[in-house]
Amino acid sequence: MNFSMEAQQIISIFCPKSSLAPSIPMVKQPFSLNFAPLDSLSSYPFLQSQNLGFPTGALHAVSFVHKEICSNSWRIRGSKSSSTAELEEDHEVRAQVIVRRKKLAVFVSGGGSNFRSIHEASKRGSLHGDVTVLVTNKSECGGAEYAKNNGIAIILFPKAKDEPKGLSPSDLVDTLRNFEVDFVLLAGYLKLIPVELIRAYERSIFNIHPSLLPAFGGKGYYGIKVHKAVIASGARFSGPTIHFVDEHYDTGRILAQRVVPVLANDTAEELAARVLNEEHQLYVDVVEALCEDRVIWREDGVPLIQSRENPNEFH
Ligand SMILES: Nc1nc2c(c(=O)[nH]1)N[C@@H](CN(C=O)c1ccc(C(=O)N[C@@H](CCC(=O)O)C(=O)O)cc1)CN2
Ligand SMILES: NCC(=O)N[C@@H]1O[C@H](COP(=O)([O-])[O-])[C@@H](O)[C@H]1O
Repeated sequence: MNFSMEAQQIISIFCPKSSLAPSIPMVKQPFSLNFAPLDSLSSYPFLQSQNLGFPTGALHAVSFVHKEICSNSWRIRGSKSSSTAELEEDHEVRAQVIVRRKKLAVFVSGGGSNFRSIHEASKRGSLHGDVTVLVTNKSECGGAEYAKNNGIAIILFPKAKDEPKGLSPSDLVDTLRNFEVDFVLLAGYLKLIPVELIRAYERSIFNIHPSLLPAFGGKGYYGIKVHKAVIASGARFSGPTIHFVDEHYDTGRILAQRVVPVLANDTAEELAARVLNEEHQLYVDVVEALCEDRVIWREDGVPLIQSRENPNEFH
């Protein structure tokens, strides 16, 4: 059977006597994934994008037994395959799979606590990405102050009377491309993202909104205004939503939500604080998934996040 180079490399690690085995460095720490056999392979875009080159038959009996993102390798326990592949019973196959570290741009207009949470997750190593640039429409905002104190580049957008040094939409796109930005994260940014950026970063721009969209979203719904509207409505629950950004305010595909209670005597400020606490955790969880290529699309167009602990689970 004609194996691709990658397949040969994989086999060599666990079938060293195989005639196919060129020598490649053993990965330091094994990974494995508790996966159902084969079908999971096609449902794990990560592997698809790696195009390991295994003939499908060779993986029919193969199930992933474990994987951790930090060491970039897989251990795949092979059992009798339905093809003539060289995988023998109970042999394990470990593959070196590289997840490129992602570059992030964060857009803020205010204090930037979500921006800080994401940057702190990157610094402590739980996030497989780096915040390479901050974009703001307020050069003196808290988020810009934090960026200055942490050596993060700052871009002003858009050009306005109060920010004459602001970029045009096309210059913004060019600048983000020059920074090699992979994902754009809005976190309390209060201006409409232009269509030029949306077209340039398809399915790569995200926003966090402090209500359970589609409720309490759209033009005029930002900051404390959102929480005042939730309380006035009598809603018993609220919480943050992270969604893909399209041309309109808050109408993009929902990716993640969390729920908090609205208490009978809540002030808008108390509810805002409860929601913000959840935002900080939710945005870090979602950006970790983005940086690990764990976002997939259901057949009906709904985006899902694959669990890091159990890749057979989606939420
Ligand atoms: N193209 C998109 N741009 C932005 C989105 C989006 O979903 N698509 N999300 C917003 C963030 N946001 C809610 O999450 C939001 C921000 C601001 C407003 C709003 O009404 N703004 C006022 C101006 C406020 C100001 O300048 O102080 C307005 O446009 O009149 C609504 C929702 C970020 N951009
Ligand atoms: N509609 C947009 C909107 O209201 N965004 C909200 O602005 C706050 C920014 O806080 P932060 O600057 O401390 O991250 C957050 O609560 C975020 O959900």
